[in-house]
Order: sequence, then C-alpha cells, then structure tokens
Amino acid sequence: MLPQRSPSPIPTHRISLPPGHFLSLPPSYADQTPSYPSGIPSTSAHTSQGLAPNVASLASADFEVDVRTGFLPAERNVDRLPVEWDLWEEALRAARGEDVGDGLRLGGGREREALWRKGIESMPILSTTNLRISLPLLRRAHVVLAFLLHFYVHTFPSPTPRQTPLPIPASISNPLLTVSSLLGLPPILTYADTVLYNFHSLDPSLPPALPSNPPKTALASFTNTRSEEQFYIISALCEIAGAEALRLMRQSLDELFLADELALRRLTVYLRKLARQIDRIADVTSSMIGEIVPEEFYHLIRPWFRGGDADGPDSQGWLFGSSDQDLITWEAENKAGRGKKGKLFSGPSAGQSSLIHAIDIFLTVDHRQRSSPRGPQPDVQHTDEISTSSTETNGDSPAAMRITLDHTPISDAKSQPTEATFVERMLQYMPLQHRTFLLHLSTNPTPLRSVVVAHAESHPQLADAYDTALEALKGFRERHMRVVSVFIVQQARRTPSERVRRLLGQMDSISEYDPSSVIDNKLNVSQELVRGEIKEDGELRGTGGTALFKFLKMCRDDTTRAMVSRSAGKLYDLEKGE
Ligand code: HEM
Repeated sequence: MLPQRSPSPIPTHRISLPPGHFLSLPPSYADQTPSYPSGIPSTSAHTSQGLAPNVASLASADFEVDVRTGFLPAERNVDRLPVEWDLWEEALRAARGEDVGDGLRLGGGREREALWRKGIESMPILSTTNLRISLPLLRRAHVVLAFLLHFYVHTFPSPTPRQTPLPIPASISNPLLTVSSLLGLPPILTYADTVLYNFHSLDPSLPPALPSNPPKTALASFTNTRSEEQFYIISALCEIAGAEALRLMRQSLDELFLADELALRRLTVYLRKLARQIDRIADVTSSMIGEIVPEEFYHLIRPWFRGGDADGPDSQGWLFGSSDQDLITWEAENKAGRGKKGKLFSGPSAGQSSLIHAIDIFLTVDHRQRSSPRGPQPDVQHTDEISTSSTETNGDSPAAMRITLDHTPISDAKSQPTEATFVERMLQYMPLQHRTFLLHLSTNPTPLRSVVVAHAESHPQLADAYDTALEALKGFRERHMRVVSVFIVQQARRTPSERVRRLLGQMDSISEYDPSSVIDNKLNVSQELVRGEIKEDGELRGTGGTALFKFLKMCRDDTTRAMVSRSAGKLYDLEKGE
C-alpha cells in the first residue's frame, strides 16, 4: 500500500489574488454570443468588453498552450483566406512570385515593385468583421497583412534619409491594426506569423507531433527559398520538441506541491527527462547550420524582417493609417511607447518564442540579477508599461501585472540592453494568451529552487538533476551562439556570392562588392556588425557586435549562476546572493 501523502511544509509561494484581478475573473473566452458563434476570439481592448480569460489553471486551454503541441496551434493553420479577402491573398502571391528570384526585390528599383506598391495604395479597405468568427482566420489575416506590410516597406529604393515616417497605406494598416488588437499582437511581422501560424504538418489534418507528424511546409515566404522555409520549419520543430518539456514542467509542478519523499524521487526523474528534452531542442536548433544557407539567410531573408525601429533613434518610422490616429489609439490602449509613432516595433526573432522563456522561469534562471552590482548596469533608457489585459485600465491594478518595458532596439549601439529588458520587450510580440501564460508563471513562481536547495544535502540526486537541466539549457545557449555566429557574425564580413548578388539585383549596378552599399540597401541590421572586427574564434568585436555577443553570453552565464551545486563546487544559494 502506498504511504499516505500530504503537502510539503516548503512554501509554495502561492499568491492570493485580490478581487477584481484579471486572473480571478470567471472564464469568458469560450462564451458564445450571436456575434461570436465560435466564442469570443480575443481578450483585447475592443473585443473582450471588460472580460478576460480564466487563466487560473496551468492546464487551461485559455493560455492556448496545448498539451500535445505546446505553443503551436493544434488546429490546422489556414493557408488561404476565403474569397472575401482574395485581394490580400492575391497581393501576397504577386509579391512573392512562384519561385526563387521571381518575387519583389529588396530595395526595389524596378518598375515592378513600384507598380505593386501602387496597387496596394489603391486597394480598397476590406472589412474584418467576418474574420472574427474564427481564430485561425484571424491568424492567417495577421500573417498575410504583416507580410504585405514588410513587402511594402522594404521594396522602396535605398532611402535618402527621410525626415518623415513612411506612410503605410490604409488598405493594409487599417485591417492590420484591427486584427492585431483582436489577437493581442503588435501590427508588425512577428515570430507567431513566421512560425506558429505559418506551417502545415506532414498530415495537416492532424495536430503536429514528433516524430510522426512534424511541421513540414511553410505557408508564406518572402523569397521562396528552401533556406527561408527551413528557418521557419526548424523553429516550429523546436516548438514541438518543447511541448514535451512543457508537459514535464507541469508534472513537476504537481510533485512540487506535495514535495514528499515519493514526489522528490519523481521530480528527480522529470528533471533528468527535461534535460534530455532541452538537449533535443538544442539539437534541432543546431540543425539549422546544415539546412539553411547562411549567406541566403543573412543577405536575402533577414533584411525583410527589419522593423520600424531597425535603425534605432534614426529610424524613419512607419506611419499607420491615413492619419496616425489609429496607431496612437493602438499605442494608448497598449500603454506602450506613447509618442513613438511607428518606431515602436522590431521585426521577428526566435527570441519572441515563449518556449525558452518558460523554461527559464520554471528553472528560476534570473536574468535581472545583472542589474545588481554583479552585472553591468543598463544605460538610461526610456521605459513604459505594458499590460496584459484591457481590464486593468485604472491605476489600481496589481503591480505584479505591470511589466516595465524597454523600447530601445537591440540594434541601437548606444544602449546595452540587459536580457531582462530583452525578454520583457519580447513579451509584447507574443500572442496575448502566451504572454499571459508567461506572466502567470512568473507571478506565481514555482517553489522548485527552494525545494531543491532545502533538500540538497539529503537528496543530492535531486540537486544534480536540477543542475543537469540547467546544464542542458546552458548547452542550448552555447549552441545557439554558434548558430548566431554562423548566420550573422561570419556573414557580416563575407562578400555574398555572385548568385546572391544577382538575386539582390546588385550585379546590375555594382561591379565590386561594397559593404556600405549593402547597408544603404537595407541589407544589414546593424552597421556596427559590418564595421566590427572579428576575432579568430569568429566572435564579433566592435560596438554593435560586442553588445550582441555580450548579451548572449550574459544569458548563458545567468543560466550557470542558477545552479545549486556545480559552478562553485559547493552549494550556494542564489536567494542569499552567496
Ligand atoms: C538562424 C537561426 C537563428 C539566428 C540567426 C538567431 C539570432 C538571434 C539573435 C541575433 C538574438 C539576439 C536578440 C535579437 O536580436 O533578436 C537571438 C536571441 C535569442 N534566440 Fe535566436 N537565433 C536563431 C535561432 C533561434 C532558435 C531556433 C531559437 C529557439 C528555439 C532561438 C532562441 C533565442 C532566444 C531564447 C533568444 C534570447 C536570448 C537567450 O535567451 O539566450 N533562436 N537569436
């Protein structure tokens, strides 16, 4: 007979929520109304009418975290909107063409790009009303409109410095602002658009799964290259590998609640399994090196991702709508970046994936420690707040639910953002429910580390398993740094091949490769990267480059610092700062 089990005396750090806190509100997400026969698809400002999802349970579908597929949607992604929105789909098809080199060109310069943009400018503003019946339709609309936005912005010829922001035609910006609000996403291309909502599995009628039904095909693309498709699909494979990690984390939480002898043994097993699963995510990430042609990624693909803030304070910025009223409204409702007008958002990055951040929170990797004397201080930066729900529009909302945001882009060489500010910035690029999930995890911290530390002497295997999981996460970060080195650092100094220059249209006008022309043609994220010097080990020096690698190394070192027994060869306790 099993011994009777009772909850552990170890504090579980559960926070009792004040009445009216949106985490305490009754569920509304699945409510069906005459206007929303499939349920209200969003919790954001315009649509939730003051109601918010029930996010009180970790197992909840309200987080849009599926037990089988993690942060990937379990239902099939829509690959084409119904006929009512044919104009958008056809504009996208015309922009990308049928094959490699057949689509619009970065930096434009041909009549074809100018004509396409004229078409967008004269396109009618289509209604979004009938999209609201279905979440997959809304997601596809965001994908299509965000790709159109980036095609529009990045097919202008090399900019002579423009003082005024680039106006985005109302045919794109109006529906994009509405759909973004409904999904809780910003009006720009995000990781959700390129990865989460942009794939079909081997058998799209079934939920993605490893190894039986992996994500296989990307739905939208700028270049039609295999490299671009693999960049999206391998990221989706990381997500599906992460689903098992999330499941193990949830099982661990159950055991942590009890924290008796049996629970500690099970926890040890789960942590070891979690380590293996993180290794798998790292393996998948490293596979990018064999599957994606680095110069294609750097020169052909990545420049399309540039956001309205890509040149830091000197960015031209994008002006949404026929006036900027819409964007101002959007900003005001999101309480973020007041007055930044179109310079607010960065382009997509896998750093916007919720997965690694969730693992960080679960394992209590604390990236804020660096702002203590132990780590570098960030420069003075603008800060604002972002909220997770429009229900907290007054000043009475709990402080825990406000996050301080740093809007300074990472490519701004004048600032050295800490990882904490980076993660916080990334939150606003995640779908509302995923953002809410992470906030729920971080405002209800797991007692994992306290339990491990409290039992480290009596249960050394548990401490070892915990450190093994952190070691795996550190390994992921080291391998990710190698990926960044191959795809960004090394490419920044290399002359692209003739084939790539031809695809860029550079063979027409430039006889010899000139990095500054690349910058002018918006082909580079950071001028400093090109101008930087590269050490023998491939690491980039120079202002921007140093910031990039310093940042990634700090993230890795934070992971090591969380270990309870390994790093110093003795047990030390993060909480005590020893
Ligand atoms: C070609 C592939 C990739 C490149 C070139 C790349 C590049 C970068 C860069 C430059 C950063 C610094 C922040 C930024 O500017 O966005 C970053 C951060 C990050 N990336 Fe990637 N990345 C790649 C793939 C991935 C994949 C597949 C994952 C995860 C599944 C990932 C997860 C992260 C995370 C979590 C961060 C935040 C830093 C940290 O927590 O260590 N990246 N990446």
